[in-house]
Amino acid sequence: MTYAYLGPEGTFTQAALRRVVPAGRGRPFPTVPAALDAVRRGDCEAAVVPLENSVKGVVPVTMDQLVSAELHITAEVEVPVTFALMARSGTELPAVTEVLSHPHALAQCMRWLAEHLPEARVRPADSTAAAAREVAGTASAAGVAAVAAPLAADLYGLATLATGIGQRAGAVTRFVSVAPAWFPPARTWLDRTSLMVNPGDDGPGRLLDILTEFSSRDIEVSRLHSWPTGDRLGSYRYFIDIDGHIENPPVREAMSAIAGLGAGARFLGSYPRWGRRTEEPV
Ligand SMILES: O=C(O)C(=O)Cc1ccccc1
Repeated sequence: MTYAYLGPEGTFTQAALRRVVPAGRGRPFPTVPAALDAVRRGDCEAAVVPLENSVKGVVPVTMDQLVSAELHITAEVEVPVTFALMARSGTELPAVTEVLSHPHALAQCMRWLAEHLPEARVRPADSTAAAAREVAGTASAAGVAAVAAPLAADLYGLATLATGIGQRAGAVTRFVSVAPAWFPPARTWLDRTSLMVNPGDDGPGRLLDILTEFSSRDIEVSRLHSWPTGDRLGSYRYFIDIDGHIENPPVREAMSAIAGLGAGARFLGSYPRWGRRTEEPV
């Protein structure tokens, strides 16, 4: 089985892939949509992509893809992330004029950057490792630094200027594996189900009606996230995570009751919950 992932080598996503499927073969792609397209085309059987972070929230490009993708979540993994600033050797911190990284990494390091490099320009890259690779591969990169996982410095032959530059110690990113599977992984008794609903505007209380289908069956809603439909201001879809597997009778009943409400419900997958395993940060 080949897993597409947001590459190149050394991204947090690659670390997530190694944790969720240690023996899985990975194939790097430059962006989340490119990785998911590889799955849609059948070039890869599944893709691992970043979904949300405990400090800065969702990864917008992944949310957009999940809205439109005919793909299902088949696994999740939570990875503690730490960030380092790295540059070509010989570059001193005060000489840094430009900082490259994935927008989610930049967002988590903004405070440190504002304090230590207030004059530096910040430029988004497709991934943290793509930023490190660009800095390493550009002869004129004097004064350019990348924010990436500490291991990326070794991988790309860069010197580490600072470590632990994220806004919060203990930041965790949640990644998901997605595949075209119609049959979810077997239930483990510690599972999660993800779905998307579009309550529309057929009168008040639709979202509450949907949530009541869960609460009345004692099903825990662990996440509710609005995402614009794009039609007009104030029109939203909701991503919902609940505890339990679609094969649990109360979950199945709640899902069919919601479908009966005409709320444009879409099942996004049932998969084992990552649980509270402690892990070394990347
Ligand atoms: O760019 C990466 O390394 C990624 O895997 C995306 C990302 C960026 C910042 C935090 C978590 C994931």
